[in-house]
Amino acid sequence: MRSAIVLVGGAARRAGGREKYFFTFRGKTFIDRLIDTLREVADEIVVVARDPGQCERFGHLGDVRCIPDVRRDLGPIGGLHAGALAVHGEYVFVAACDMPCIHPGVVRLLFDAAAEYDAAIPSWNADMLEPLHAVYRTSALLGYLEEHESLSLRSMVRSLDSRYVCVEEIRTIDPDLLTFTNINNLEDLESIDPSAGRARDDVRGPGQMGS
Ligand SMILES: Nc1nc2c(ncn2[C@@H]2O[C@H](COP(=O)(O)OP(=O)(O)OP(=O)(O)O)[C@@H](O)[C@H]2O)c(=O)[nH]1
Repeated sequence: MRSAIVLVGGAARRAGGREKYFFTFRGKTFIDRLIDTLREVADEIVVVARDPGQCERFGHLGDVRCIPDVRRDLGPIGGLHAGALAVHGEYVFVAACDMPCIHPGVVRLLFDAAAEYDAAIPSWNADMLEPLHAVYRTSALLGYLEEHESLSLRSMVRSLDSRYVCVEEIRTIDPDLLTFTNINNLEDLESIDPSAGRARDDVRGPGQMGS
């Protein structure tokens, strides 16, 4: 069984605290795009929010469960921990909620690459990895996260038996590597969707829950 988790619990400081997962691209919210893509490649999808109040924002996702962090305020790795505790799959794909163009073929490639390893992590070079667009063996994630008090994504990735998947291999499926498109602020949003400039004033202002 293959699982997927989407992390939504960040503060989105660079986007002024806006709910990035409700930004839209090509007529669909980021979260809806992500869920539709993940449905093609995973048997189970879990959204991981920072707290139960934030989970209420995702009631429209039907059979997709939303769960809150167990260890709070740790950043993405806290979301990974709660997600790994919740999913049933032997392997789990992890996505950040600000990646609206994730390619199902790339996710499949990562699941296949992870077999016999603890993780399959895209790598641009030796120092630049994509740990929030990666597949992990659920038991390896939990083993690490339960054993370590002080948690760092980078240290975890380095300590796992990870298969690094070079972006050149990923280009065979996604030539422009759009799968890694990552929207941190409104300028990034406008760069993928020029109409976002007009929508800017409609997006929720600072003080809303971030992503
Ligand atoms: N569940 C959960 N998800 C988180 C947490 N912190 C960050 N995330 C998510 O992890 C992904 C990467 O987050 P970051 O890039 O560190 O932070 P961000 O909130 O997106 O943006 P900035 O505040 O501008 O850095 C995003 O999908 C976040 O929503 C957390 O404490 N819990």
